[in-house]
Amino acid sequence: MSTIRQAFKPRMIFPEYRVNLADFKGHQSKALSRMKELSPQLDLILELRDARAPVSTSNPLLHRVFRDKEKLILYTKRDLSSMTASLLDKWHEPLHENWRFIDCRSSNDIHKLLASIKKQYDSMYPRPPLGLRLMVVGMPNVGKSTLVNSLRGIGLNQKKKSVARVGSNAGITRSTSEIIRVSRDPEILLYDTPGVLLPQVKQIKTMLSLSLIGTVSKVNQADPVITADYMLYVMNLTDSSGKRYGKYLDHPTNDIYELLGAMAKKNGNYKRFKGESEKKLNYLSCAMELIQSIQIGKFGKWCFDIDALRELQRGILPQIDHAPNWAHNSFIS
Ligand SMILES: Nc1nc2c(ncn2[C@@H]2O[C@H](COP(=O)(O)OP(=O)(O)OP(=O)(O)O)[C@@H](O)[C@H]2O)c(=O)[nH]1
Repeated sequence: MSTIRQAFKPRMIFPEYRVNLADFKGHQSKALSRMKELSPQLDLILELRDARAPVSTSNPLLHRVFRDKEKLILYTKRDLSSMTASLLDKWHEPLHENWRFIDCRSSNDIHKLLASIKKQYDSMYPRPPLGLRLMVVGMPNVGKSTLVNSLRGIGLNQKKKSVARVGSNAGITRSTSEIIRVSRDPEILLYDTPGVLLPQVKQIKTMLSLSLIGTVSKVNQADPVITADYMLYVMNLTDSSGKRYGKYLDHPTNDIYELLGAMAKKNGNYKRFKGESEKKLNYLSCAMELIQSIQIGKFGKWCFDIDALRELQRGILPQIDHAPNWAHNSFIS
């Protein structure tokens, strides 16, 4: 007897799980004060955002500190993102903001970026007498230190020497760097800074997008099964055929345990839990594996800000999900 599967409908509403909505630390507040202090010396701000979560990684705190400064928004990790240039244009054109996609590890992208910074220097009158001074800012783990090392490597032709520490976890850079030279002719100097998050976000989905891209520190990350469930929600809204689950399931599902269970069976991932006589499917370990695989691009390219993406497709400018005003004021005095 053949079974007829009902037409699949992806969830349009994500469950209201309990998720920690803050991950703001003392060194981030200190970094904001230092940015404000150095701001009068700066000619250009390179604001990095992750192209897989372009709205969630927009930080109004940085916008406030550098309100009057010339800014270039760099959407990093373009190699892992499904975001399109036309959608980003829809967002930034009305705001008169300059932006570009970048893979911070690509020498081609860095050459082009350096060329455009040099062009900007050439167009300045009078030219800054002590050279062009930049600051690289953004949320944790978006690629700031990688960009600084690449700019210096290419600008000074010093391929091997790194000046900024890079790592796959959030919060590697803890303090604003000393000034770093990235080009001699013209003289271009920059500061690398620690990643700064918002004191608090309002929506669970924003925090889960930030967790998926590795911006939230480990201690404050949501439960991996909840994060994986958000991934499933995004996957189904992106492509409701279920083809994006790869080899694990041959049909779409809204049940995260069905997908994680299929992964556990395929990978032989069972565990004997305390007090149990038999081994059971290890959902937690599969959730962590799914998240890691997504982060390194094994399941293709993504945009996790799915609501903002759909709004932009309908021509609505995305709203940045940030903390109430009192929080801003208390962090930037
Ligand atoms: N695929 C890809 N990976 C990148 C890119 N840029 C940086 N990375 C990786 O992202 C991770 C974080 O990079 P970092 O340069 O340490 O990020 P950061 O913004 O300085 O991080 P914090 O110190 O936490 O503020 C590292 O594993 C980098 O190799 C990119 O454009 N594409």
